[in-house]
Parts: sequence; C-alpha cells; structure tokens
Amino acid sequence: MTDPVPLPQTISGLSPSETARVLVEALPYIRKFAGKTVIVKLGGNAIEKSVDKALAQDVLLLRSVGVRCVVIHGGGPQVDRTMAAMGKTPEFRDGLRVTDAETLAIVRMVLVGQVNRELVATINREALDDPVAVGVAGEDGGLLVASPRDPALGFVGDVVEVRASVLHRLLDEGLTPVVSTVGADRSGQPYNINADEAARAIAVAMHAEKIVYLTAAPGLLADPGDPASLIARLSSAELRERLSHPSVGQGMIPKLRASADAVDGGVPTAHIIDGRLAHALLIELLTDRGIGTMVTKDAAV
Ligand SMILES: Nc1ncnc2c1ncn2[C@@H]1O[C@H](COP(=O)(O)OP(=O)(O)O)[C@@H](O)[C@H]1O
Ligand SMILES: CC(=O)N[C@@H](CCC(=O)OP(=O)(O)O)C(=O)O
Repeated sequence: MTDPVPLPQTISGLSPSETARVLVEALPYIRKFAGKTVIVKLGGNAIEKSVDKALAQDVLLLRSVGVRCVVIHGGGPQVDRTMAAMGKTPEFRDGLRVTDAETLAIVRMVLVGQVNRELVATINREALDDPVAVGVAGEDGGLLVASPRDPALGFVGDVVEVRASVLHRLLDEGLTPVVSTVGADRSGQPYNINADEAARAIAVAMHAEKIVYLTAAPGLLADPGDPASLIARLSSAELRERLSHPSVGQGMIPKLRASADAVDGGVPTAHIIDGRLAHALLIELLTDRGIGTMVTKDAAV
C-alpha cells in the first residue's frame, strides 16, 4: 500500500486543523446571517488606509453565503483634497460640510464619480467573471429623498425617505449595491448627506440585521490616545450620554449618533470597527472574536 499524500503543514500560517476550525466556527454565523441584510459603511479615512482587496473579498464571500450586503461609502478627505486643489477651503459645522452650489458639484463629482467608481471597480476585479457590484447614488431611483437641514449649511440634506425597494431589487438579482450619499429632494435638487446618517437611514428602512461602520480607529476609545481603552460594548442610551464627552472628537460624533439611532430604530446591533485591519468585516461577522465597539439596545448583562 502506498503512503497517502502528505498534507501541507500550514495553510496561510494555520495548520490544516486550525484552518478547519476557523471554517467550522463560521457555520453558526453563516446560518444566522444568511438571507439577512447587513449595511457596511466605509469611511473616507478607512478607504484611504484600508486593504481594498481584502474588503472586496469579504463582501463577496458574505454575498456567496447568502448575506445581503449593502456598501455605503463616505469620502470626506477625498472631497477636502479636491476642494483644496480647486482653491476652496472646506468649512464644517458640527461635523457637517458647509455646502454651497460649487461645493455640491465637487461633492457629487468626487463621491459619485470617483470614490464610488473605484470601489465598484475594486469589488468587480475580485469578483472576476461575475461583476456583481453596482454603483448607486442616493439620487438614483429616489433612493435617498432629502430635505434641507439648515440654511446656514447650504445644500446639506436630511434623509426624509428611503426607497428601500431600489436596494432590495438589486439584492434580489444577486447584485451588490455600492451607495454614494448624494440625495435629492422631490424636485430633483441634489443634497449632500453625511454618509454615517445615510447608512443609518438605509439600515432602518431595510430592517437590517446589522450596521457596521468601518473607520480609521479600533472602535470607540475612552481615551482617543490609547488604543487599549477600547469600549467593547455599550447600550444606545450609554452611547448618547457619551456624545458630549470631551474624549469624543468631531469625526466620531455622527457615527455614534447614527449607531444609537440605528439601534433605537430597530437594527439589532451597530458596530464601529477598524477598517484598516484586513478582513475586519469577516472577523466581525463570522468568528467568535468580536472586534471594535458593539452597540445594542440594552446594556451588557
Ligand atoms: N473617542 C474616540 N475614539 C475613537 N476615535 C476617535 C475618538 N474621538 C475622535 N476619534 C477620531 O475620529 C475618527 C473617525 O472620524 P472620521 O475619520 O471622520 O470617520 P469616517 O471617515 O470613518 O467617517 C477616528 O479615526 C479617530 O481619529
Ligand atoms: C454633509 C456632509 O458633511 N457630507 C459629507 C459626505 C461624505 C462623508 O460623510 O464622508 P465620510 O464618511 O468620509 O466622513 C462630506 O461632504 O464630507
């Protein structure tokens, strides 16, 4: 009798039995999330610092096990750079960009024309012969209906309606929507919408199982200078209390408020995780190792 072919000793640094354990560990999570909607919001900073290819692979893997993933992206730093190149100085109030007509044109050009295109292309490159990613702007199909927030902010919009069927129909066809958050009012006037808020509105309207914010930090830190001070879990009420805490800086505020609003709006959990970490999304969804900050309706027991 000939000896069996020897198994390789390691696969990607794991032994065959460890690799099998990781796959088996994923099974209950795959069962839990198959057929459910998961909203993935990519912050502009995370996009610049993350491993794009790994993220595209995560989204495609989740899709292939039946998770209905919707990708929503920001692009604040990318807009800032284009404004600077055009000689305009970005101005923010409470974390929102003051958006005059010229700024609105730049936001639309950068978010819809550049950031969205690049994400769609990255996912479709990884998808090989099944290019499933489809770019959608909030203006398309009436997806994000907006109304002006405050005259002092110009063309900044609040989401007043989400036409969730636009996204459900794409998902039903096996496609993966990649959404940029320029919406429009009922007359067709475009508005610049904060991407954290838009993701929250979409998650609530789609009855999502989870919303995951991928950002350029390990999660919510009690001390922003100390990565070890991660707050792993808190309730939406505890999160709201933290909003005015001096340790919470500008970029985090819309994300925290949107996470609390999503959970209070019926999304079971919101997560703020490190988008710079390769495969952060898969680790969060399909393994026993929760990462980052998890927000739930009730306090941790
Ligand atoms: N308490 C805090 N914990 C973690 N990060 C914080 C905190 N306060 C401020 N930040 C900063 O907020 C940033 C997230 O905001 P921002 O970059 O605008 O988000 P995004 O581009 O993902 O929407 C983090 O990268 C971090 O530098
Ligand atoms: C009104 C408003 O502020 N809109 C944001 C939209 C992009 C965004 O939210 O990008 P991040 O997720 O990278 O922050 C902006 O113009 O920067």
